[in-house]
Amino acid sequence: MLEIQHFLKKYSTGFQLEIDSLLLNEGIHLIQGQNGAGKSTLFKAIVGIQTFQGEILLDDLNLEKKPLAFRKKVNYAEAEPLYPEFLSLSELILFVAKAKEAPRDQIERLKSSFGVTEFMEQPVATYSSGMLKKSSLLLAFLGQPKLIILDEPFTTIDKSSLENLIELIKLKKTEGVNFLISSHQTEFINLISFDSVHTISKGRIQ
Ligand SMILES: Nc1ncnc2c1ncn2[C@@H]1O[C@H](COP(=O)(O)OP(=O)(O)OP(=O)(O)O)[C@@H](O)[C@H]1O
Repeated sequence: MLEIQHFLKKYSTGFQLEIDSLLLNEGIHLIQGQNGAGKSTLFKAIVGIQTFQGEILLDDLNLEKKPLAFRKKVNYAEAEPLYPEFLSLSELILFVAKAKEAPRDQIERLKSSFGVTEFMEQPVATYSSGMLKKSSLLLAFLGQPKLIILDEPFTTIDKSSLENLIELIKLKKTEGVNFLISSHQTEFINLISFDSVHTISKGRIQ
């Protein structure tokens, strides 16, 4: 499903992440690592918002050669999402849904699944951290992604949202969607059956 070859990302700070070869088959994959290990760096490279050396392929789709087609198939919810504060979630949904060609009925189902209808017309500036997190998670499910990357998805959201999120991940897996998930929340990790677990440490992944 996802193949990474000869990957190298170096920051001016001296940090570097190097992956000779990594192949992730279909399924749900957990990426672990301490603060600053390089999880977000890897995720940002995979979604095409971070430069790197090497090759990343989603099935036969090469990120460097077909960036637009690749990005349509890969969705991402950042650990700490940031959006223009004057926009509402409703407006963000319209924007992302258009870019990702999300079907109308999917949008309605996701709104109810994440329980955002009460606040989605308000500007982002008024959102609590949980409202912001739910917004970014909802946006990550829009369209027909082959891979959804969720960076720390279990933080700040309430119990019922968390249960809904886990059910949605499991449902999407049955529909052929793959996941890369990072989390420091070990109590929630146990609620998902991961197909593989990888740890980033000292600039390498195992
Ligand atoms: N834009 C950047 N410029 C320079 N250094 C960066 C940049 N982004 C991240 N880093 C550095 O890269 C390293 C890896 O950071 P990254 O955010 O990928 O870690 P992480 O595993 O996601 O951490 P956390 O669990 O704290 O979210 C850190 O040393 C960080 O300081």
